Amino acid sequence: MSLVEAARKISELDPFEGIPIIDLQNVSNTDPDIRRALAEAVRDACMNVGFLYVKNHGIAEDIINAALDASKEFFSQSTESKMELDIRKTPNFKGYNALRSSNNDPENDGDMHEGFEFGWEELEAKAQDEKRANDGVMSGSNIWPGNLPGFREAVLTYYHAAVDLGKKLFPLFALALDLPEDYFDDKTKNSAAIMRVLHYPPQTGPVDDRVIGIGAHTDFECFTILWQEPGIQALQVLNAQKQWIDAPPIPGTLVVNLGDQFARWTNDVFKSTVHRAINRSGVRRYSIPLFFGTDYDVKVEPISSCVSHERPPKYEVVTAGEYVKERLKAAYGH
Ligand SMILES: O=C(O)CCC(=O)C(=O)O
Ligand SMILES: [Fe+2]
Repeated sequence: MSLVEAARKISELDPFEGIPIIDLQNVSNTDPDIRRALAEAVRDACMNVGFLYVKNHGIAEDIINAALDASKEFFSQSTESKMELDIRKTPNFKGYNALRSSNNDPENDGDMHEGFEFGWEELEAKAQDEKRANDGVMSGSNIWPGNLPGFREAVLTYYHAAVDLGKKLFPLFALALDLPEDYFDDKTKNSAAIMRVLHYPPQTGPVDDRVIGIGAHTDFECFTILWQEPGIQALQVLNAQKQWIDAPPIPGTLVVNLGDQFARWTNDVFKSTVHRAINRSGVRRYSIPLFFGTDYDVKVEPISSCVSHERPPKYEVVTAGEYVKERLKAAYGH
């Protein structure tokens, strides 16, 4: 069955029931049968749900814990110190965003989380990073707190581990789309990934629906790799029946959800699913999303197997950088 036919069948059936867990134990195994089986599981999840959990993802617990500790320390600083790194002062959305300074759902009135945002950088800082040479409209260096020794290294170490995981996922997505495994290789040479560390203060008692942790939205890039704090339910996913389904943290897993760049690459064969988060737990919640897209200078064009006479291209062609920049501008209101 062609991808287009499969996508039509799925939209007829509306079968979104739960979020599957995919085991990545064999993600680097080159046996074609194993790869095909993995790709089929990924394809089902991408076409039905747009969300999956991955287990045996290979990111070491101590790397996660070090990034979490560093992020807790960062957020525990005074607002004044954090505002020295105000995201609005940087050219391309790098640095600190305060509570309610982003608004992901245009119907809402500010997200009830604070975050710190950065992009690719070598651990050994270089004056000239060749991966960043073609960022165009998205060019702009990271900024770092000067007073927190270890913060940069801890969060960047996690960043690199998550990018390495993402590099193993792109070939599976390609296989899932009936493409050669290396299809995205020349489109992801420069690791155009943005990471955020997030802090959601608890929201208990009556909550204004227009001021929740992060309002209903879809992500902008190809996919997101999300670590969420164990034991705290906050993330919810909108199913085809427009019901909010909990996506609880499952120990030892990460969430992988598709974003709008993949919807554009695949002419909506892959689903970019609406989600939101609200922290009603009574305690602080932390999460770490990494958003992995194609290189900023790459044109996001529909893959031919996802286009047919009955399914003409739905989106205009833009570069990944232009697209991400517009979306970031909308979320941060500048
Ligand atoms: O914190 C979460 O669980 C979700 C974060 C999210 O959806 C985002 O940053 O795009
Ligand atoms: Fe998101």
